[in-house]
Amino acid sequence: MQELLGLNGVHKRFGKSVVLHNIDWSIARGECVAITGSNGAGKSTLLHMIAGLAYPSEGSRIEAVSPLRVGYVPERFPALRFRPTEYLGYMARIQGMDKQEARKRIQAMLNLFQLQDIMMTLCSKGMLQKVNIMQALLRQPELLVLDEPLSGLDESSQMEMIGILREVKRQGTAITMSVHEPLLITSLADRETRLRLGRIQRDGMLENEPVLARMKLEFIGVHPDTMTELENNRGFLYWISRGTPASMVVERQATDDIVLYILQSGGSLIRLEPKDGEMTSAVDFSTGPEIAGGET
Ligand SMILES: Nc1ncnc2c1ncn2[C@@H]1O[C@H](COP(=O)(O)OP(=O)(O)OP(=O)(O)O)[C@@H](O)[C@H]1O
Repeated sequence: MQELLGLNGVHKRFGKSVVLHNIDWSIARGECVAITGSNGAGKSTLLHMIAGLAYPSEGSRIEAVSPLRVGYVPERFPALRFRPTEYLGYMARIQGMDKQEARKRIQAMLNLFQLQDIMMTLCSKGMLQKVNIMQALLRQPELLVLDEPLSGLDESSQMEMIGILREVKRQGTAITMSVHEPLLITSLADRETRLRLGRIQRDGMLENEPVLARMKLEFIGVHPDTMTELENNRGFLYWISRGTPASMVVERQATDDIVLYILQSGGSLIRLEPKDGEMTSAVDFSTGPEIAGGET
């Protein structure tokens, strides 16, 4: 695999305190590396080095692909007084993106993230985290760096976020993230770098292919309120369509519960099949209709 970025002999000091010690680390194109370790182990500091947001006190950061496009997703993201399309439009403009290209990209991401374009001050934590990840994906980075992407999210938002990150990875973006949740590691990561007191304690490939068994359900005759209730099932991942027929992707182990709920609510199932990660036009970043209105 082609290497994207490497850290060689990196130390980071804050005053007299050494927070990272002699870090040798790299990431390849399309790879996903989970950075684990207890609180204060140095994960966020390492992510800042990887993203190029802070400089090593000693050692070097080498981009094997230059210039490397890196997207950074901070742990906390403010609820600003903008709609997501407005905010993302401004971010695109600041980053010098072409207006038409930005509109297409933002619309394609809204489709993938299934995000309503309402004021961010009214958004839930899960919705805000979607905007946070979208701002990092605007310029189609080769490397996405996320600081605890599931932190503070409820279980169904976590599952939805895992589904989105798997899709981002499947489209070829390398990902590295600090993480505490075992499910995120097993469903997404190829490798784990474990930090302890600022040193790499372990860095190795994970034994199994990251797996999140999913099913695609198509159904009709369900009231919109029931559709919203379906999202609260812990196995719900994301909508492909809320129209007629409605189509959703769920975790395989939750399929029976969700199908039962649909039938008991007066709906009819018209198709059930494994969802093996194939691309649909709704999640193709390169295409997508124009945003109606939406100043960019
Ligand atoms: N700007 C800074 N100035 C001084 N010390 C810092 C600074 N940033 C981080 N540290 C210290 O570096 C150490 C590692 O912090 P870091 O945030 O990287 O750990 P972490 O593994 O991400 O922790 P957590 O899981 O709690 O987020 C901590 O002891 C922290 O207090």
